[in-house]
This record gives sequence, structure tokens and C-alpha cells, in this order.
Amino acid sequence: MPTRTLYQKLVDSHTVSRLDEQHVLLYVDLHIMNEYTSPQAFAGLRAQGRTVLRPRQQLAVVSHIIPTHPVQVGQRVIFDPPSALQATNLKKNCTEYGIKLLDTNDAEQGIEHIIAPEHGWVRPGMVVLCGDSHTTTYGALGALGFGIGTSEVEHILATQTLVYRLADNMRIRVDGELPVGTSVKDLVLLIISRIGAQGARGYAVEFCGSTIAALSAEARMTLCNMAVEAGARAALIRPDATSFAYIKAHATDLDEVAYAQAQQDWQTLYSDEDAAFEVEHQFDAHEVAPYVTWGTSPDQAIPVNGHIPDTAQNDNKALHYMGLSAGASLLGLPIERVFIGSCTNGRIEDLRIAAGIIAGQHVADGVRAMVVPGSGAVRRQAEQEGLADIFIAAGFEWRQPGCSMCLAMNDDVLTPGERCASTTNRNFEGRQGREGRTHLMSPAMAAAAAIRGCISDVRELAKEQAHV
Ligand SMILES: CC(C)[C@H](C(=O)O)[C@@H](O)C(=O)O
Ligand code: SF4
Repeated sequence: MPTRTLYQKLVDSHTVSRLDEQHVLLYVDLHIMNEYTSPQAFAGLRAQGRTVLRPRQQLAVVSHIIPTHPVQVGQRVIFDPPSALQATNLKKNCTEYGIKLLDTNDAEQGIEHIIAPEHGWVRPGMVVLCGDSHTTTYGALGALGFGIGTSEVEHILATQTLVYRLADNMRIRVDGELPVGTSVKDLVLLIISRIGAQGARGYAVEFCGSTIAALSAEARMTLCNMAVEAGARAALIRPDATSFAYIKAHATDLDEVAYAQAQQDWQTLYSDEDAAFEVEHQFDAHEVAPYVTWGTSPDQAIPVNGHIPDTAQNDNKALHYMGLSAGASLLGLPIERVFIGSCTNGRIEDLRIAAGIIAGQHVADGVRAMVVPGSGAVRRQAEQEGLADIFIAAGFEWRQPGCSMCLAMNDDVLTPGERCASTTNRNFEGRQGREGRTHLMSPAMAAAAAIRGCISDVRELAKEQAHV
């Protein structure tokens, strides 16, 4: 057997047939759908007179267009007619084909990439696909996940397979301990700023090294989630004791025997020692500082105490859009909005970190800050732990789950010119609302910005709090 990377092992174990040098027919263990990218696929299926081959290997979630107003569970209403129609269509399609749906008023509703792992539906060694680019998240548990297009959704519904073009292999090694005040979000922003928004284009990226090994399963999800912002076609982390413990805690259907058996298989999921990677990068965790984006691409990021590089002049459009200039500092830049949430940073660990900074403080005057938990389960847990009370006492809006202002497909939208400290993953022009200005950062940094009313260094804030 030739030596193989983890990625190649996952592809090989799911290859139904080799189509040519570049393509395989790939078997799909789990296919996840949202209301936004699935309707045309069902329409296509019907037009062809086909049906869903494996309904039990499908999961559907209303995530993108749902309002997040703080109403009681069971009383959520989608007022916007086109959005309501998308949700109604999803329900109709799921009912007709017998597909599990987490609908508008389901207690487990939320963002697809938060829900699937938290219910133990994603496991090491699986292929999990979804019509959404952040499906790379699942690599955090040693599953091969990537986004697909609508015609591919249709193909999977009909055949449970995908015609798949193989990716090349990249390895990113990170060693050392993340400095106090920083998190994996800062690390991934640093990596993207160094290798570029196209730096991993065409590659399946495996993350390794002592920093990665020390990350929690949830932090690994943040990392793999954002790898797609460097163009990665997939992101992977070798499953280990941390991943196994996460699955055990979340997969309620696995009894001791099944778990022990599965674990034996999962332990074979790693890159062989001499496996070949076409490209390798190396980073030192000690270099990580709280990172903030200044521009309109996720790779336009700097340490919060740095300056916008002179080379930013080459992207005058971004500078103009953001109302900034080359050489300027971001520290002290006033913000009007704060958004804590998304499939990058809407998990319970993220909310714990933010609440830890916010406790006993208040949102600055003139700032509107909201927390949108990634799922119903995250929301419930945060309420049980008292985190919701901390946010509410500090003046945050405590919302219902969904994608929300990550992409502003509901009514959580920036008004033109508003500047937002956001824990999301994309800062494209208009992403959070027309002419809205997004600064990507960690949950800790967004919390600090909320308290100060401007972009602030959370490490300084922590020092001051310690002296009070
Ligand atoms: C709406 C969906 C297709 C899109 C994606 O693919 O990622 C969205 O989730 C995003 O984050 O931009
Ligand atoms: S939270 Fe944002 S990035 Fe994630 S799926 Fe929703 S819109 Fe896409």
C-alpha cells in the first residue's frame, strides 16, 4: 500500500469508482441542506422524475433567512414573504421525501454547521457535504466536509454520490502555545493574512502541530470553518482523544460497545509518516496576537496594535469602502455595532469567552450589540450557565439562533456606514448590509469593542480590569 495522507484515505474509503485521472464518484455519508441552496435541487429532481435515494442520510435546517428576534421558542415567524416561501418549500420537500428537518420553530434549529456536530451526526472518517462553503468545519472531527453547488445537491439527493475532482494536499503546521488574550480565531486570521485569500486554493489542508493538538474540538471547528477563507477545498485535523471525547459526549446513540469499535476505526485516520504534501507551511503560535481585519477580504488582517500596511494603497477600493487609510491604526476606531455569533464563533465556548470579558461591564453608549447563539442547544446551555444573564445585564440583545448578521439575509442588517466588530468569517463589501463596514475578530475582541465602543486590545482591557 503506498503511503497516503489523511485526505487520500478519506477519499479512497468513499470512492465508488474512479472516473478518470482527476475525478472519482464519491459516496456521501451525510448530506445537509438549508432553505437557501436546496429548492432548485428538489425542483430538478421532480422535473427528472427522480426521488431521494437515502432520505435518512439527509438533514435539513432553516438557518440563513430566519429572524432572530427574542421571542419564545415556538413563536418565531418569518415575515419576509420570499424568505417565508423558502422555509415553506423546504418543509414541503422534507415532508414529501421523508427528510429530517429542523424547522423555524424546532427547539434544535440553528446554523447547520453548529447543529450537525453538536448532535453527534458528524464523526471521524465520514464524508459530509452541504450546499454551503463552510462545510469545511467538519474536518475538525476528522470528517471530509466541503461545500457543493445546487446541481450537485440534486445529484446527491438522487444517488447519494458526487462526481468529485480530487484536491492536492497541503499541510499547515502550528507549534507552541497561543499567547494569553488570543484564540484560534486570531490564529486563523494570522494564517489567512500570511498565505492570502487564495493561498490554499485547490488544496485539502491538514492542520497539525502542538498548537492544533492542544485545541478543543470546538476551537478546531473555528479553524477548519475559516480555512475556506484561504480558498481551501477541505480542512482536516487528525482525530484524536479530544475528538473522540467530543463525539462520545454528543452522539447519544453510541453505546459503549459501538463507541469502542468505532474508535478502533477512527484511530487509523492519520497521514502516513512519509505521505507527500504538495505544499507545506509552518507557523509559530507565539507570533499570534489579537487580529482584526481592516479591509474587505479576510486576508486583510493585522494585529490590533499594528498599522494598516502601506501596501494597502494597492487596494484603494477596500480602504475607501472601510473609511480608512494606509498606515493608520485600528485601535480606538469607534464602532456602532457588535455581532457575536455565526458558524465560526457561535458555539458555547465562544459565548463563555465573551461573557467572561463582559461580566460586570456595560456596552458603551451608542453601541448596539447582539449575541446570536449558533443553535437552540447553545442558547439553552448559555442560559443554564448564566451567560445570557451576563449579556443581558451588560446591555446586549440576547437573540434566537440563526446565521443572522453574518450575511444579513434576515432583518439583522447594518445601515450604510455603520461599523461593526464581528466574530464572523467574511468582511466582503455589503456582507452585513449595504455599505456596512465589518471588522472580523475573535469573540474576546468583539466583547472588548462592545464595552469600549471602539476597537480595543482585549489584553489591555484585561489588565485594567485586574487593577480595578
Ligand atoms: C448562503 C450560502 C450559499 C453561503 C455559503 O456558501 O457559504 C453562506 O452561508 C455564506 O456564508 O456566505
Ligand atoms: S453563519 Fe454565516 S458563514 Fe455560517 S453558514 Fe450562516 S451565513 Fe454562512
